[in-house]
Amino acid sequence: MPRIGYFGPEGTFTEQATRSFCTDAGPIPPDSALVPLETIGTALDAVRAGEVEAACVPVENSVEGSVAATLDALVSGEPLVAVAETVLPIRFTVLVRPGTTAADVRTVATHPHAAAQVRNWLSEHLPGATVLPASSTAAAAVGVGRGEFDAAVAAPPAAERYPLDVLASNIADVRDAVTRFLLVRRPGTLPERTGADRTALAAVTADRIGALSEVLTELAAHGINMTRIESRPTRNRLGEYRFFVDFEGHVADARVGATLAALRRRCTEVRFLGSFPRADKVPNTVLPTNADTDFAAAAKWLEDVRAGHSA
Ligand SMILES: O=C(O)C(=O)Cc1ccccc1
Repeated sequence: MPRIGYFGPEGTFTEQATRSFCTDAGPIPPDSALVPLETIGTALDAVRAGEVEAACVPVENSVEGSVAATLDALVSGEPLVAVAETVLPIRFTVLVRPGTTAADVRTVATHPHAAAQVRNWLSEHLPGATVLPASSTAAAAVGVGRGEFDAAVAAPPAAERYPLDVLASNIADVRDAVTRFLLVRRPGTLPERTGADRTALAAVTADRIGALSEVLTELAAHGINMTRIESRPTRNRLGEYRFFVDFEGHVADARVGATLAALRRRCTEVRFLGSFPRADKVPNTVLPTNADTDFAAAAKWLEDVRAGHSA
């Protein structure tokens, strides 16, 4: 039975996302043992150490943006690759100990990404409460059970997992917020190309004029649609950044392979973070002259030229 880690404890949004991967056709066998791990860093380190086969972590939210802890942990140890993604609608619930009313709530704990999405609701409905950070929404619920906080903003499954009452449900400042989660493994066999794929990488550019623009130009020149770019400090020195870039296509696509090779030449560091099917299954755009057959024909022509058969 495969062991699959996730950013826990039990009852997090990430557990919900992990369970959505557990289907017969999905990337996790339904009989897998799901292992809650305390932080995003420990979840990814457990994959590196081989304690779990894979782990699920949140990567970006439609309201609050990237999950910095995930980006940093992906590049700060032995290489890992994402093999699947899922996008989950986020609905928040306020949990309290039985008998607590809104007037009793002095402290509300939650994950900072959740806090950022319910700030207005909290100031309107629990105006006197101080918002405290917790390592996850479910950890906040655990803290409420222990009497450390009066309320937790958590995922609906936490209301079933912990013996707490629901003070309010479906709260959010922005309707229809979603979070994207990645399933991450040690490098090995890559997921097969589906034609509706995403590739992720992290690159540190050289410190010279136009270095980032060269990265973007390589993508554009190969007809590749970028779906996200994010920067994080490398932590080596002030002003040095690592760019996290997601784009359409699979590393098995000739245009993606050529782009990666070009970035490897141009950047001081490139880490491949995976090619996997897009959650929305939207087929990748292949512009004229950028299909595998175009690359194969050009390579054949070059081979002929080099062999002295040029026409
Ligand atoms: O804390 C959780 O439950 C998580 O899985 C992280 C998170 C927090 C807020 C929105 C989406 C995911």
